Amino acid sequence: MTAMETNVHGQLEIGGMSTDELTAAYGTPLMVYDEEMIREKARSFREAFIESGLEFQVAYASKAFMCKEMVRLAEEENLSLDVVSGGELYTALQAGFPAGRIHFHGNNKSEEELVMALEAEIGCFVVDSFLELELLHDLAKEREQQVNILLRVTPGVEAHTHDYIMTGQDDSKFGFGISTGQADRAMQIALCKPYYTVLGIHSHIGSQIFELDGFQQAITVLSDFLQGVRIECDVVLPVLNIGGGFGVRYTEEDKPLPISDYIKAITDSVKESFGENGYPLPEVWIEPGRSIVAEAGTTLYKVGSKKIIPDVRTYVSVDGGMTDNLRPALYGAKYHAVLANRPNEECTELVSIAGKCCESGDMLIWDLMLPPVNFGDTLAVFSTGAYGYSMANNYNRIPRPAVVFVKDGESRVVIERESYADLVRLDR
Ligand SMILES: Cc1ncc(COP(=O)(O)O)c(C=O)c1O
Ligand SMILES: N[C@@H](CCCC[NH3+])C(=O)O
Repeated sequence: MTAMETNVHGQLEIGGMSTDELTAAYGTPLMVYDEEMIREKARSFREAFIESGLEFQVAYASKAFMCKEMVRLAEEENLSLDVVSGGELYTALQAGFPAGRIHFHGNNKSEEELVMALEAEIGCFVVDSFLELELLHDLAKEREQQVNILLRVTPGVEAHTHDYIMTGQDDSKFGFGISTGQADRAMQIALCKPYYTVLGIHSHIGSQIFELDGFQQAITVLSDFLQGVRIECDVVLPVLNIGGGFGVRYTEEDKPLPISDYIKAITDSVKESFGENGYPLPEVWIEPGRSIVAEAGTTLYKVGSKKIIPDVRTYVSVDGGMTDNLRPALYGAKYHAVLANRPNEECTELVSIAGKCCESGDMLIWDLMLPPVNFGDTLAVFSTGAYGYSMANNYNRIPRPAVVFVKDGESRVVIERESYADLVRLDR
């Protein structure tokens, strides 16, 4: 499923608005979100947990896409929020998100960021290193402030995904390794610190995962780890956070499971593993990012130049590229696209979609079948809602696109298009 459908006039539309109307109103490149689809995804996670009967929190991983309006939506949908930097925390607070539902991640949080989060009285710090374990406690003690923490551990599970987005293996910059004994040592230290309330542990095995076995294996390892802590330290910890990583559909090759299947597998594994250990069932927290916003997002571009190299390739250039979607250049990520203004025409031309940066690697899609493409056509690239705008950049001083939410035929700007004046704002 994509966020886009063809209406009775044969036009493509998102959230009840035709893409022609959207580009006429806001220009291109334009990031368009189907707001209702984001809300449905959020609800699916919560409903699946309710079904399981376990206590839970679903924290939206704001790194996937964040702006104040997205934070407000997360709040309305009863999500918690995972932030990984002072900037994400600031945005959440500016949007009025309840601090008690904010979880702060990061492998190198600065003292300034920790103080900011302490002042805001956020719900939980996910402590990632021995340095942070000491630093955060020193700061909490100075302020005589009790803080909730989770320890981020690496369970030694390798998720089947791109190397750069795999995080649960032993050789990772994140967290305390279980097999190396670091997690055990960190736990011993944390439990002795009076200003810490240790809620439990966190693990995130990677992103864009389609198989269930990685989650299941991780849960077994985490459950055994907590059981070990119980035996050694005589303490039962109430929270198990197993991160995000649920896969989405970018192209036909991707076959993600329904959200309910992921959550059922996770909650069943928790019941089984903890049950076997006779451990009280923990509250389960998750942190989906991509699976909440990716498929709801579509990027609309204007087609510009076309270069035909006979018997080699046809390059079709659009008015954006790696500045608004770095994923193809960074990970070789694949996307699907159609011509939004002529969606029903037969696809007879094999083309490759290039961005406008001064960089040969600035390609959005290799080898895509489209109807004969002309200057001025609109290209719609699907499933760009996660890690697109959030990794956007100003290479070649290209301004970032506008972002709109569309729902029930109405659209509203949630992030203004960046202007040239914005680009020089910080220059001296
Ligand atoms: C700690 C942590 N939690 C949650 C996420 C969100 O992952 P995803 O967007 O794949 O759901 C990430 C990113 O991979 C992460 O590093
Ligand atoms: N940015 C990555 C995912 C990293 C997730 C954060 N740990 C992507 O686009 O797929």
